[in-house]
Amino acid sequence: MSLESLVVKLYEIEAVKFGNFTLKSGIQSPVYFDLRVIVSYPDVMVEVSEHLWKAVEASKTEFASVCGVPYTALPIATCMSTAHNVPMLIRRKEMKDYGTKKMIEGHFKKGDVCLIVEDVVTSGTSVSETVQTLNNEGIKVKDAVVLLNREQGGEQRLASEGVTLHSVCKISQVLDILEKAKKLDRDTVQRVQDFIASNNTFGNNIKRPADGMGDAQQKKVKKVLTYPERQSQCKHEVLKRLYGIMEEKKTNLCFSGDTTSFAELLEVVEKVGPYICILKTHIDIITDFTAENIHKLKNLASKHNFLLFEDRKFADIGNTVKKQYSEGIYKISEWSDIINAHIIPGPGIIEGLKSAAGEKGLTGKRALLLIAEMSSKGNVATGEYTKACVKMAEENQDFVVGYICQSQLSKDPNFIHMTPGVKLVEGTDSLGQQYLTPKEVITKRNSDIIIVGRGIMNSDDPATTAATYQQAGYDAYLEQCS
Ligand SMILES: O=c1ccn([C@@H]2O[C@H](COP(=O)(O)O)[C@@H](O)[C@H]2O)c(=O)[nH]1
Repeated sequence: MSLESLVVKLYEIEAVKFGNFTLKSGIQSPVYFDLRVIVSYPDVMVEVSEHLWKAVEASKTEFASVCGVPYTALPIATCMSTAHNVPMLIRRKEMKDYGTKKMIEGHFKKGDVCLIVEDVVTSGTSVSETVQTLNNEGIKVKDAVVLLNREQGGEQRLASEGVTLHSVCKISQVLDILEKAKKLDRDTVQRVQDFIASNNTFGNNIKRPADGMGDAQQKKVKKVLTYPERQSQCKHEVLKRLYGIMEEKKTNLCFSGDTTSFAELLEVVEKVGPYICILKTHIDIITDFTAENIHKLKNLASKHNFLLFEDRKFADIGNTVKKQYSEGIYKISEWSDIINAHIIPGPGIIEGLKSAAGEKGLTGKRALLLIAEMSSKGNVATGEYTKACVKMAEENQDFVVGYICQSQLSKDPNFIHMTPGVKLVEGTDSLGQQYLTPKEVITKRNSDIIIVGRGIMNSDDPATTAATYQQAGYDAYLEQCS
């Protein structure tokens, strides 16, 4: 079957649909690929598998096994494996909690090269996660093959991670084929083209340090500044202190102590204090707040040498946030070294917070992070919004010292990147929180600080678990520097 016939067939069986769809990321899309349906059409399944096989065969890629990204690509990989007598590996999405605890099923040797098979690539995240799991077992991945490439940055992201993506068909070809076959009108084609052009996921359209570079150059920018180098190059006093702590304690771990009990917070912080560089609080969820408890918290911060970061996420006009920061019950400016804010109200919010610190004689002793990106599914802090955030940060360097974000936005040591949504195993919670691993956050996304909440808070042994996160985060940093 020709590619044209296959695309028309996929349209007819509604594996390719046009309309209004909400993607996994929460974004509204005028096009949707649902390749799950092909299990009901064995002839299409065989055609799809053969097209994928030909795409890699043409590229002369060498591999010892194939592995489908769970779940849709599993049967496709199985067809490729059986038709061409190439061994298959299965990646588990969740670790078994009994028996072998294996993440990869099938026989392999360390150093084996595996080809990843995927049905659709948008941002490349699912392929990347599979690569990570295989790499953890010592299996190498150099290539991935996809049936439909949505041309939204997945190919670039994977290239930045050293994986070449081979595509049977790109979305531009799908549109072309279906328009020629009179299945789509011009308006629909245009709508989809506009959507694709304005929804590139690689770097959220932000010009990131490694964008536009060849592989060799990207390898070069991988070498990052050490904490002492960053400390000597940055200007803000709070940032200098933070890099100093990170170097001295060998940690890039921020613990998010999200409990409603101050007593419990103090108890757990006493245990995890040695392993963290920052304690993040949500003071407004505490039911037994007292100034005395704040005093105890500050003593713990001095004893264990970490900074305090109240995750207040200010979001109002300058005049209001000034009061929220310094007045009321919590008097945040008096005890929290770092705060954060949304940029929704415009630069007035930064001015308001800065002037509140100034009025308490705390200029230079308090610092602000801007929330440039979020970890939760469907959030809208992306693209132009994130860009505006970076601009505001650059214009307010005397107070803004970095970002809450999901990956590096600037190579300037005057800005630190802190990433929430971190656990030892990737996944989601039931309310849309999305988790990445410390290694992914530090080595792949080039962030600086991992923020871990429930991963530590809900563990039976918070101290040991915090030590595990500290090690994972710090090892990832060392890997970056080497
Ligand atoms: O985008 C964001 C911004 C902030 N957070 C906060 O971080 C912690 C994460 O807690 P986990 O238990 O590790 O999920 C929490 O305090 C959030 O309010 C975030 O998750 N994502």
